[in-house]
Order: sequence, then C-alpha cells, then structure tokens
Amino acid sequence: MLPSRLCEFCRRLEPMCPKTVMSHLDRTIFDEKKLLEFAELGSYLEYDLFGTELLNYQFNTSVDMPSDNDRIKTLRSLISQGYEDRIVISHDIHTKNRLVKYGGHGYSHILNNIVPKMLLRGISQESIDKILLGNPKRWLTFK
Ligand SMILES: CC[C@H](C)[C@H](NC(C)=O)C(=O)O
Repeated sequence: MLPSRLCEFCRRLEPMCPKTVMSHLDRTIFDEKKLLEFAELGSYLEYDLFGTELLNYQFNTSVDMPSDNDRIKTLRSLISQGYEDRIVISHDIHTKNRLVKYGGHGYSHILNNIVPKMLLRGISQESIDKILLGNPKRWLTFK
C-alpha cells in the first residue's frame, strides 16, 4: 500500500495519526515533491536505515539504496521545509555483520558518525536534539 494511502487510512483513526510513523522512508519515497506531500499528512518521518549502504537492495531491484550522505541531505531539506519536529532516525541493524562484534559500525554509528556529519552539513544541534530526543519522546509518550 502506498505510504500516502496508509496515512490517509490512519487519518480516519484521528487519534492515531499524530502517533503514526512511516518507517524506511529512505528506500521508499525519493521524489522531493512526493515526500513533502506525504510529510504534509502529519506522520512521523522515519529514516531508519543509517549504516545500510547497499549496491543492490534485495527486496526491490528498482530501488537504489541511498547512502548516509544522501539521507543527511534529505533530512536537511525536510528541516528547511519545517518538518524537524516529525523526523526520527535509527540504524535498523538487521544483519550481524553490522554489529561491532563482527566488525560493523554497531549501535553507536549515528552518535559517533552521523551526528558529526549532520553538523558539518549545516544541521543545528537544536534540530539534532529534536530528532534524537524530543521527537521520539513525544512519539512514544502515550497518555
Ligand atoms: C535492507 C533491508 C531493510 C533493513 C529493511 N528490512 C527490514 C527487516 O527492516 C527493508 O527495507 O525491508
């Protein structure tokens, strides 16, 4: 189901939609206009494949998996469009080769590598704190 159709469905469950998160946007919506149209629906925007840099995405060969640098550029664009309060990020470590024990970047990749690069590319510490702390806290707080 297209992300926009899914989110429209969630909108009909009104109390849910502000808590809706669309995961794997990294490998789902590439067109900036379509991404902004989706962001307008109000879902959290999850870029959860940091550290996944693939030549061939095994589940859909028509997808060219973005790099971490591509992800950072997309986040910077979403922030410039006013969506910093809706972004959440993570690693989605789904294979053991990405674990430190097996020579991978491990669960500190975002803190050790991505945050410094975000700052280098002009994303403010305030925005980063929202993305890493404030947004997940708000999203995961159920009253
Ligand atoms: C490279 C696959 C992605 C990590 C992701 N898989 C899971 C299990 O989350 C996907 O794109 O489906």
